[in-house]
Amino acid sequence: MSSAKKSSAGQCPTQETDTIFQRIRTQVQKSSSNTYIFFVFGASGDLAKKKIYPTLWWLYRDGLLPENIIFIGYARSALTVEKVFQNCEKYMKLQDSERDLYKKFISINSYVSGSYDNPKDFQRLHNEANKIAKEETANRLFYLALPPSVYGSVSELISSNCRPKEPAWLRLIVEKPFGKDLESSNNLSKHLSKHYKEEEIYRIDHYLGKEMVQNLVVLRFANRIFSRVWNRDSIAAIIIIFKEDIGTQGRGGYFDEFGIIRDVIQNHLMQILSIVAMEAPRSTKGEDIRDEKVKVLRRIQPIKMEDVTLGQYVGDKNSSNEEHRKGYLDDEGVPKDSKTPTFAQVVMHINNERWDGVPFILRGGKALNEKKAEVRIQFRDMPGSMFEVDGEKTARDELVIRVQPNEAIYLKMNNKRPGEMGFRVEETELDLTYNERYQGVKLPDAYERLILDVFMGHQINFVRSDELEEAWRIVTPVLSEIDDKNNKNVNVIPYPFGSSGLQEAFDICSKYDYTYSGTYVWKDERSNSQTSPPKKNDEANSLKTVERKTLRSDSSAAVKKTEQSGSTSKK
Ligand SMILES: NC(=O)C1=CN([C@@H]2O[C@H](COP(=O)(O)OP(=O)(O)OC[C@H]3O[C@@H](n4cnc5c(N)ncnc54)[C@H](OP(=O)(O)O)[C@@H]3O)[C@@H](O)[C@H]2O)C=CC1
Ligand SMILES: O=C1O[C@H](COP(=O)(O)O)[C@@H](O)[C@H](O)[C@H]1O
Repeated sequence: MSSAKKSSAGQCPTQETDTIFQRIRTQVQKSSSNTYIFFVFGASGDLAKKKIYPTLWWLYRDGLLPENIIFIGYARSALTVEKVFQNCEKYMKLQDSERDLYKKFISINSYVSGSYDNPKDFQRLHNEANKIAKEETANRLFYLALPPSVYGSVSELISSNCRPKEPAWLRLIVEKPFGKDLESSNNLSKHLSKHYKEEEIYRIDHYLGKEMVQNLVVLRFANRIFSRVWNRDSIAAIIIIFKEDIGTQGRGGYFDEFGIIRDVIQNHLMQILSIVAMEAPRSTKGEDIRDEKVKVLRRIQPIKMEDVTLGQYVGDKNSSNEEHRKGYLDDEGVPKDSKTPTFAQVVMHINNERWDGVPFILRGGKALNEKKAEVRIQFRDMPGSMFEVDGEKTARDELVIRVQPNEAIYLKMNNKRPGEMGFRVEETELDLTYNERYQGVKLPDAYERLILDVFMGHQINFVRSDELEEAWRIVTPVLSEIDDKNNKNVNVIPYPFGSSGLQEAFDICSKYDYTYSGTYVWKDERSNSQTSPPKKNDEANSLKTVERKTLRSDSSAAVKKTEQSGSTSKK
């Protein structure tokens, strides 16, 4: 059977995926006979060691990079290549059989130490790069894995001192945060546009490299079943959630200046929102998609303080987990009186024909009970329904796009209780869990995809300056209120490390017509009943959990019984 046939049956698309990567490989490798130089600025730092170097290694190992490539790390610290790789080793996921190739990879790396503001250091770097590459026309990619405070000087000095000779190109990859508010972001954009053409700038938001985020465009615009209901007539509310089960882990110094809204909501979650809410682009071309994303952002009003819930995690003294016993204020670098939010929920309103009246609730938090990112599209109640469950309305349908972990799309829906007489309704799901449906398919890491995009000159998954400006316009007014330490309107509520969120945030969801009954539990969460929102009254919570468990064991017993009698086949 040909690989295409296998894949269309949905059984084994692995070979086809390999072909796609083969195509990428050929495209990247053929795109120029030149040498490529990949510069990692901030090579001594956290992002470089955890993400950038490991990604470069995986791409190199898998043969996805051009053959003539060299890597140059740059930072102020007096390091060597050996030391850089010692720092990264634990993140490389190295197999014994890869050792020889890994040595080869290390051998094409160099390290240059220098300042971020002295032109002489950049001239020296330029000369060194020409020397190592043995040519002046190598294409150059610069990854700025640096604190934003030095973006200005570094980007300017690269442009004026490190450009290759034509016809070679230069591409600059800039990490978020792109500014701190509308003004500083606009200043950074102006600064960059003075020194670079827009097509040379790649503002990275790694959420745009995630499989399920990329899938949103296909899910929305290749399925008539969704396109007809994707609007205010059918949808009651949309929630976009980011949860992490770790605290700031020593990055508190950076985090305290930014807070969770700048860290994940203004960028990752708003990028997801813009794809979920945009109109159909003219084509799948990058500029068409980015045009539509900006258009929908333009229709969002700035967030109001009354639509914001903020929290900061505190240590859970009773936890057996040592990390959980420490609060945000215990992190090194965090001022002891900091009010920086580590949890936030904001509600956004899109003022257009499609979305008027539909709340978009964006929620992000650190030090919660689990790591998870997902989009929940909750449909309105079934009008004129003849069904009820225990005297109450049947549950609403909800489409869930699970971004991570364990990528899945599932549609929560009502179903006749299998095996029973009559029309008793039970909540269940249509389930597309990737690791079951697409067994053996490798989903590349977000950074792998995005770095490949840069090599290929594809800007589709990078943030354009007008998108950025709109995103900052929407969040800047509440950020300035939050930053104002004397503002009495700002209430940052403490929550224990490991909790599922803030009750106050869930209350706002109910106010905005997002209903959560707690009667449905997704299969990944069945063993972990903590994922439901906290109840005000713990007793009520445990009662509900018991009820839910009983309900489910009832139904599985019913299925079992009928299975035994041979009348129902197992799903
Ligand atoms: N770490 C992460 O998981 C993520 C980080 N990012 C973003 O990536 C960028 C880099 O992050 P990360 O690696 O964590 O940052 P680091 O704090 O580790 O900084 C990177 C390097 O920059 C230099 N540096 C640090 N502080 C300063 C300073 N005040 N002035 C000048 N140079 C400094 C240091 O190198 P030296 O002293 O040797 O010059 C350091 O090794 C940031 O913009 C961050 O927001 C984005 C997503 C995730
Ligand atoms: O950009 C950021 O993202 C990470 C979470 O990334 P993920 O891919 O693991 O979901 C977050 O920890 C960090 O604070 C933030 O800056």
